[in-house]
Amino acid sequence: MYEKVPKWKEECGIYGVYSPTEDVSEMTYLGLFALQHRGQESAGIALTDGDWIDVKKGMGLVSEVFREQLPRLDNAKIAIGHVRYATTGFSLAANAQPLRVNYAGGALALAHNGDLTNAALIRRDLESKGTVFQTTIDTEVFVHLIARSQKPSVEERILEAVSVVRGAFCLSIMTEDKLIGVRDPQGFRPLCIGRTPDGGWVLSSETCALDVNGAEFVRDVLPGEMVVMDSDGLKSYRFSNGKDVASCIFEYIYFARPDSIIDGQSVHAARFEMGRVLARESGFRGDVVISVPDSGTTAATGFSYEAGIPFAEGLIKNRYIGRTFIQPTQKQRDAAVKLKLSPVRSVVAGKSVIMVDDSIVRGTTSGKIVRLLRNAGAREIHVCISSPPITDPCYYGIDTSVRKELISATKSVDEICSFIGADSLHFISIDGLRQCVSALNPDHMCYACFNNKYPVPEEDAELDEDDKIILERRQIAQREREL
Ligand SMILES: O=P(O)(O)OC[C@H]1O[C@H](OP(=O)(O)OP(=O)(O)O)[C@H](O)[C@@H]1O
Ligand SMILES: NC(=O)CC[C@H](N)C(=O)O
Ligand code: SF4
Ligand SMILES: [Mg+2]
Repeated sequence: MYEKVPKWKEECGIYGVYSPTEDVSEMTYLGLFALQHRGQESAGIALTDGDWIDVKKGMGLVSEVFREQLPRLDNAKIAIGHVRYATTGFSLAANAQPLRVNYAGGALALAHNGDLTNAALIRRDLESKGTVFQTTIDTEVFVHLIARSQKPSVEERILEAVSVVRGAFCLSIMTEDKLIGVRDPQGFRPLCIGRTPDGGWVLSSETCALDVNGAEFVRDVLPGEMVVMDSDGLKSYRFSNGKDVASCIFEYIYFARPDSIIDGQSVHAARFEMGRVLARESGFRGDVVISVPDSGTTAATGFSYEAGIPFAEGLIKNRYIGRTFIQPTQKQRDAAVKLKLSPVRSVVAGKSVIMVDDSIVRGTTSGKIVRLLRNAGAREIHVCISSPPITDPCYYGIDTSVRKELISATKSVDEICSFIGADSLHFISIDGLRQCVSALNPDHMCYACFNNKYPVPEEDAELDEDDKIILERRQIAQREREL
């Protein structure tokens, strides 16, 4: 049925531009560049001149996929784009987005960030009625549900489709004359609206990708809202009452760029606060605070500020190493952390070092870095982590490992501390984390990977044994291919 990809991943980025007078293809390309941190496996752009939707997509980074040229149409007025990290369906060219279809109502293209919790069940149902799927991504159920709907307008067709699917979905959809944004009722993933210099519209996963096109932030798409942008301006449709909001706290801890503002909360400010809370909760004192760059850096500066201990660059990241670094042999895998990060001996030698990172998933990164620091002469190493222990998988667009591979699911904090070889280890508490998003209602956040309280049940877990066996075989095959 579906292959779930068993790795800790980022998620996808989506973008869209409606502007009859600007270069929508280039603007989408630049927007995707600014969202590259959200997905580096494949990229794609779809655009229309009002008659025809063209798509160009492929495996790799935005710069690689569009190395030769951007998709071009004379008088193009709408474009959407996607950068992918596979969560359901392998990382293959066939699964790259946006998806484009022609159906009774016309043509549309669709790009998705998130992961559905009932896509396999919907797919099984649609397949039993004769629907033929072209990909193995959960996203494809949207296009079939929209195409099969008997409603007269595309807006109503989309609203009917979103009443059937559950889980995490931010969508950027284009028809020949409309740009449409949709955010699920929980608002798991971010999505915002901007205005271009010529008065056109932008949809973007994060605000950091508005600036690159000189677009001004207008507002976030609300959880349970669909926005439609066309020659009549912007129309809004609500399909939930706003009571089930559960935005992902991990966007603030790790996934989003620190210069983004999501739902009114600055990611940088949240991360800085996490560092301050860590300093108070851990009570750790030492000679120097260092970070695991880049994602641990903002929290480390917050720790340093609160504790009054200087921050220094104790680890340098090789800026030429992509996140998609391929690790085909054991030797290269072992070298990976050393290639990516190297210690600055003069900063750590003989010192009691406080090392701040955002998360421990399997424990491999922290263990290797602690060894690097010891070899560089660090006297003591105290590890502070700005997320609570990850004990449970995510079903909403981040594929944390299967539970047994999460080190915090099977080991206590003390056991993890000795596993990674640190002198002490502290994880931020969930209560502490809640204090760090002061612009938000902390009760309207998802913390399920730390506390097992899932805002939306994983209905696909109800698949029968045969389907699960197929799923598991595909997981194993995928893992073997990765080794
Ligand atoms: O416990 P582990 O399984 O090793 O995973 C945890 C690490 O993974 C992430 O970093 P990653 O190396 O993926 O990349 P980044 O921080 O450079 O984005 C995260 O920031 C942690 O450092
Ligand atoms: N990371 C994501 O948001 C992925 C979107 C979609 N589930 C896919 O696998 O393509
Ligand atoms: S389970 Fe964790 S990563 Fe997934 S949406 Fe909830 S907080 Fe975010
Ligand atoms: Mg990291």
